[in-house]
Parts: sequence; C-alpha cells; structure tokens
Amino acid sequence: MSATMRTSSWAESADASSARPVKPAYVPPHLRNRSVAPAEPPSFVSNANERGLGGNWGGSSNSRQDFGNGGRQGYGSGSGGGFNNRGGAGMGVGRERGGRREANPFENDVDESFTEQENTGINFDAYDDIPVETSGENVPAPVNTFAEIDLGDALNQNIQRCKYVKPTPVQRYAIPISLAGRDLMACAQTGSGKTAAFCFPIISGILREPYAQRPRVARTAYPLALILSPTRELSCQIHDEAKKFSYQTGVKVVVAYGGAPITQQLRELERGVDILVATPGRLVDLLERARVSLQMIRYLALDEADRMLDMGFEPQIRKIVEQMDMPPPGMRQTLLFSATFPKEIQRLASDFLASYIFLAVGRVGSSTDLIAQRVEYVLESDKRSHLMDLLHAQRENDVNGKQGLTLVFVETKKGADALEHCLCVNGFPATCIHGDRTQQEREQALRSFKTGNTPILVATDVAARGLDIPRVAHVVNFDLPNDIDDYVHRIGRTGRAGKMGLATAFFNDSNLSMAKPLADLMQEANQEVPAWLTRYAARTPYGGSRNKRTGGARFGGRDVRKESSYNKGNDYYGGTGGGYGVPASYGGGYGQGVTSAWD
Ligand SMILES: Nc1ncnc2c1ncn2[C@@H]1O[C@H](COP(=O)(O)OP(=O)(O)OP(=O)(O)O)[C@@H](O)[C@H]1O
Repeated sequence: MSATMRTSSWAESADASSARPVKPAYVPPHLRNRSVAPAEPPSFVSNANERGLGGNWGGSSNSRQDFGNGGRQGYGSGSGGGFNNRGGAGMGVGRERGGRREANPFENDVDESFTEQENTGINFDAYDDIPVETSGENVPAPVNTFAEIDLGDALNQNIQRCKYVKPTPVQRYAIPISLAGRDLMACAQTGSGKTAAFCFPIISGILREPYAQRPRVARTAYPLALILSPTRELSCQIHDEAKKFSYQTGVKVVVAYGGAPITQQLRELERGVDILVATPGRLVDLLERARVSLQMIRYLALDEADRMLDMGFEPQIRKIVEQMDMPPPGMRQTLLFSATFPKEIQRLASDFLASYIFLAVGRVGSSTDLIAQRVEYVLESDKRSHLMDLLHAQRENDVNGKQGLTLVFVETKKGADALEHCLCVNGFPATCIHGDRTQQEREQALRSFKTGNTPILVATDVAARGLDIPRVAHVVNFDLPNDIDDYVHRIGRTGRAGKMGLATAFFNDSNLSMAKPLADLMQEANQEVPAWLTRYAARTPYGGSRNKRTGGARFGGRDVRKESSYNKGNDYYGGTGGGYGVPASYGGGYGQGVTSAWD
C-alpha cells in the first residue's frame, strides 16, 4: 500500500507530519511568517526569474521514501466502485444468454462511500438557456422527455434505475437523430451525458432487431455494435454504464482493453457479445487473432472522437474501420461524440460517415456556468508550495467534513510520480495515474481516488478525457497543456451533470502560447480574466492552428461543412476537392438547406 493509502484522514495528516520522518515538512501558511498571496507575474520587460513565496519544494524528491505497492489490492479484486468490476456472482436477478446469472450493475452505486446519489441533485435549470445548433439534411426533431422516445420498457426501467429524470440537451437531440438511423457527429460539453446519448439508441436498436443471423465460426465473436474510446479506464467506465443501461435486456456488453490479461477477455467474448467496448490497440490484437470479426457491426460509436482521430490514434482507427471487415458507411450507423471537434478532425471524420448530422450543444449560459475558472501566475519553482497552500486552504474551508476530490494535471509521467511523492511526504494523501504505471496500479489509484480514500489524484492526460468521477470539486492544471481543447477536457472532470466545480490553472512564462486561447475561453465563459493574462494575450499570438477554437463563443466545435472553403481543399491537409473522402452527395449542398435550432 502506498503512503497515500496509509493516511487515514487528510485533516490529521497535514498536521501530523511529525509522525513520520518526512523532509522537508510542509509548513501550512498560517504557521509561516509569510504572505500567502500568489506571486505576481513579472512585468513584461523583466526576466521572469524573481522568486515568489515559499520554499523550494523541488528538493524533496531526493528524499523520497520507498512507499512500495505491497499492500495494493490485486487486479480486479478491489471492492467498491472499481473499474471492470465484473463477476459479482449471485448478486443480480437477471439472466444472461447461456443461463449465467446477470450481476446487478446498480449494486456498486450504493457501495460508493459517498451516499448522496449524484444524479438526483442535477440543476437542470442550468441547461435551459443552452445553445444548440444542428446542421445536415432532415434533422429529426428533439424530444423533451424520455417518455416521448420509444426506447422500450426494459431500457426505460434502467433509465429509472439510473435516476435519470429527463434527458440532458445532448440526449434530447442525439437520441432521436440516432433512432432515426442517421449518422451523427455530436459536440457537447463535458459531463453532459454523452455516454447515454450513444448507448441508448444502440441498445434500443439491438433490441428492436435482436435476431440478426450471425455466422457460426468457432472462437470468433461477431458483435453488433462497437464503441471505441482512447483510454482503458474510459472503456471500463463506458462498459459499466452500458451494463446498467442494458441490464435485464439480454443485450450482452463486453469490454476489451490493453494492460489486462487477454484470456479473461477472450472467455467473455466466447460467451457472446452484442456490444463490444474497446480500446483500439487491444481490438487490433483481437482482430488479428481472428477472435473478433466486425462483419456484423451495425453501430460504430467513437467516444472522444477528436482524440481518436488525431495523429496518435488515426492509423489504428483507419485499420479497424476501413481495412478489416466492417461494413462501410451507409451500411452501418456511425456516431461520433466529443466535447471538442477541431476542423481538421471533422474533415478526417467525414470519411467514416454517410450523410451525417452535426450537432453542437454549447456551454451552459454564462450566469450559471458550472465550472469557475481561475488562473494564477506561479513560477515553476513555486508550483509545489503553491499547490500545497491551495490544498491546505481547501481543507480548512471544509465545513461539513466531507472533503471534495482534487485532480491535479501534470505534463509528464515523471512529473506525476515526483509530485505524488512530494505531496505524500508532506502529509497530503495523494496517488497518481499515468501510462507508465501498471494497469493494476492505475485501476487501484482510480478506485482509491473515487472512493475518497485518497482525495488527491495526480494525473497526466490519461485521465483528461471522459472519466466521470463524482465529487471532483477541484481540477488543478499544475502544468497547463499546450492545446486549449485539452484544457477544456481536463477542467471538465469537475462541474459534471449540473454540479458546480472549480478549476485552477498555474500559468507562467513557459505557457505563453496558451495566453490568448485561455483568456478567450475564460472570457467566453464569463470568467474573470486577470489583467496580467490579458496583457500576455495581447502580446502573444496563438500557439498554432490547434489552439484556434472551432466553436466560437458558444460551442466546442462548429460544422466545418458550413465553411465556404470546405470543398476547396486548400488547407494544410493538401487535398483537392473531395480529397477528404467526402461523399459526393455533399457537393457543397450544405450552403443552403442547413437547419439550425436554438434551444
Ligand atoms: N439524463 C440524465 N439525468 C441525470 N444524470 C445524467 C443524465 N445523463 C447522464 N447523467 C449523468 O451525468 C454524468 C456525466 O455523463 P457522461 O459521463 O456521459 O458525460 P460526457 O458528456 O460523456 O462527459 P465527457 O465529455 O467528460 O466524456 C454521469 O454521471 C451520468 O450518469
């Protein structure tokens, strides 16, 4: 067990630093003879090398103790709300195909240490003035209630079990569009219920035509739907959600992701699969072993689609979608979802779609914006002490004894380890997640964070997208990302499903390229932009094309087909008209006939 796990109470730990031989001990602000005000940014003419308050915590990493992992729970054996927490035998009342009892996926909900049910207190009024824009031909009308949609009794019952009272804006639009059989590119803000927006129509569609004849080839699975996501943890989360939505429907959901033993996943696949949730790497492996065939795929969903189609993942996605045996666009239904959709990614994505509808659901109206954003000028050398000041203040302000969770984003895996260590030795219970940790360690870290045992999680971007962790009260961008879209996803780990959240970013001269996009984004969200950031923004250009947001003031993306240059093919992708694989039927026809709806 790491030091983080051994710390029983955050409140005790920061003050009880004498209990362990830790060096250097964190000195809370009230015990220091110093001001705790954040460092002022240097003037633009000075070299930014003046030191702010606080000691140099950088030295502490040399004194790292070996916390080891000895006490960590084994893979898949943890209790309470863990990822891929399948196989709770005998708990459920349902029955899967093949006669196995179906575990009750709702049981873990009450197993969480936070007993308030997160979904009951959603401030849906905050969604009332949210802007919505749709484009494409014959856009189906949105609905206001789940009752208006014919999802079937079993699915409706599960929606009730999830305590979803009414659809979120993205669900109001995306579900009727998908049920009408249309391809969809949906861009909606973080934490707004996109998972259900693509899962409901898929489950409902499979239930409506459940008897598709599938080939009988020994040891090869023929799923009807494929949901791809960029990280293992997100795939597990989608799997957990999809299991809830499909409980007692007979629809079988299986997850396959790297870093975990493949044999267990193969066994699950052999038992039958309707919906396969997967990360691209493990899926390619399964396809190459001929243990999965995509021949029967009727639904393809890409969650975090812009991430899936950027340089890191695109070749694998093309291989899966275009070079194996998956039916082509038009023969399958394709649903792409994200909170951000840069233009160049939209162009790539159109290769996978047929006559699609673009849906943009904007941020919640400014006065009720759910995430309060702060940016503070903090020199590199002061970041650690400044973070500990924030964490300390947070603890002091905690009136009801129920500490919110804090997610701290750093740039590198080494940086994550070092910061976790520094926090631990200074009595702040922290754990970390990044790509160099084993899957077992990653899952344990998340579980410990989620349950509140370790209320501080230091993470690289592996945790930036999609993870839905209740009670994340504060996201700290200890190191700012280089891309404003990454910032949007990171801060979206708080303020989810109508809840309020706080996001603090540390900015210094190494983040100049982010000054303007950050200032613009904060202004759009009606956040207070510090005068010094405005000055930086005025002096520094955008940090490359990726930092020009496509969505303008209200959206995380806008339909690229509306741009006059769309078919001219003279941007940096270099193709000529149609070079993006845009179906001929588009032919510029989106200039007119574009429907636009405002909620
Ligand atoms: N109709 C609804 N009513 C109440 N809660 C809902 C509803 N739909 C979804 N939720 C809850 O909202 C939370 C966020 O949903 P989800 O994780 O799907 O967001 P997301 O849009 O995919 O976010 P991200 O962009 O970060 O991936 C989840 O806890 C989910 O259970």
